[in-house]
Amino acid sequence: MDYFQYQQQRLYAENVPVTDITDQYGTPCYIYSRSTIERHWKAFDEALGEQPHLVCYAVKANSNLGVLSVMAKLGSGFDIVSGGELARVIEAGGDPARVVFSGVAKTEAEIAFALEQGIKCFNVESPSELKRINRVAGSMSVTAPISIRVNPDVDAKTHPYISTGLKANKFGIDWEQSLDIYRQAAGMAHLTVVGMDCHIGSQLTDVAPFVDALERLLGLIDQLKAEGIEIDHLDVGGGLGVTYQDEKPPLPADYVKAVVERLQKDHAYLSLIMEPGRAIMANAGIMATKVEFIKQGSEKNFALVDAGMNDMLRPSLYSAWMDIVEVDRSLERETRMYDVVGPVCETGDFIGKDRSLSIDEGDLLVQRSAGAYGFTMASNYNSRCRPAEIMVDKDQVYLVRERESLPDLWKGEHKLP
Ligand SMILES: Cc1ncc(COP(=O)(O)O)c(C=O)c1O
Ligand SMILES: N[C@@H](CCCC[NH3+])C(=O)O
Repeated sequence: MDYFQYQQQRLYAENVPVTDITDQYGTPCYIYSRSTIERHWKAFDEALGEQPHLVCYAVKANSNLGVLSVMAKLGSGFDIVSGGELARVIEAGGDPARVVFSGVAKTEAEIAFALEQGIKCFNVESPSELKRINRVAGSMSVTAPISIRVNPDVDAKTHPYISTGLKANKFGIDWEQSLDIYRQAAGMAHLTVVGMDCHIGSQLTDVAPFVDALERLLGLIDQLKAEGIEIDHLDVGGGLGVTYQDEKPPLPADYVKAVVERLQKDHAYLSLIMEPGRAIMANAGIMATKVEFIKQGSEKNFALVDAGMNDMLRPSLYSAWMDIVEVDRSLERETRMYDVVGPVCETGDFIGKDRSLSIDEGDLLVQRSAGAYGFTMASNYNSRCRPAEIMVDKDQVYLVRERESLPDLWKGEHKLP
């Protein structure tokens, strides 16, 4: 069921007309559906069933405190990549003992903060990082739980900017070096080896690369076991894709089934961690924007909207296609092809190209599938205030982040005397 649906040709977020929200909070704004977030999270958790497991939501997809508090109430774990994300999780009521810390360049301060908070595990991405964690843990007289993020050299068949599991990518430790690094880790005084980790990329639409990577990791786990190095949990990362246009990714239940079935064969004792981000959040959010002007060029019609690449970067950065729909389809409008472009001074500032839309100046549009990697990648480029974020829960509307104000733009800056 889609919680962003038309009723009498007007778009709703759960039980609330989108226009009620934009009338109150203005545009551009992000609108999230709590019921959708909960349904998507449970799709993973329930499919994992009896297999010992922890769903660690990837905070980078959407780190709003309102969103994180919904996850925390579900009992979610969290995959983080910075001290800032850890601070957000704690502020939102998340349990640090359910946090795994990924990321290729963790600072000493971030490692110390995570150790103080008692996180579940560091996903270590280089030999130098391993030494650094050992040193920081030693200086605090604690032991750090670690997994090695193994780069299994598997082609995730996704956009090159979001593929992470190939030799040529900066992520994880090379497949060939992993065994040796585990041996080193097992010999370090202030580390405990608890798991193995991988994450091969994002927006995957096929289970085959996941299963290929899993197979390689299980082989490595067996080799370690033979040497007396026991792995308790296997973290298979995130990366499950969603439908933006006509992609047909596996459902969470089918993806989970493929992984669990493989584990049940001969590794059922392993506790399983998954780090979904996009699959939970993308289709749990939309971005509403207003058509400021319509401009007819000799080659193209432009819908100039009040949301730009600073608010939603994905189309500009990855040429990502995201659906754009009218909020009120009862209005009588001529239908034409438009490039939907923002106010930012960049030719690459668009949220959609060649879209058939029935609109006039002043009308509202919605960009769908905007709940993941939307607001979290927003910036203040062109000194534009970042948008408001709103969470709808049935017929309740919560402002979960205020629209930035002009003084927010120069907060922390100083004029010269
Ligand atoms: C280590 C790690 N885990 C999880 C994720 C979440 O990925 P996705 O949003 O594709 O599920 C990412 C981002 O790709 C990541 O880098
Ligand atoms: N930001 C990307 C995904 C990156 C995944 C981060 N590891 C996107 O919008 O698709």
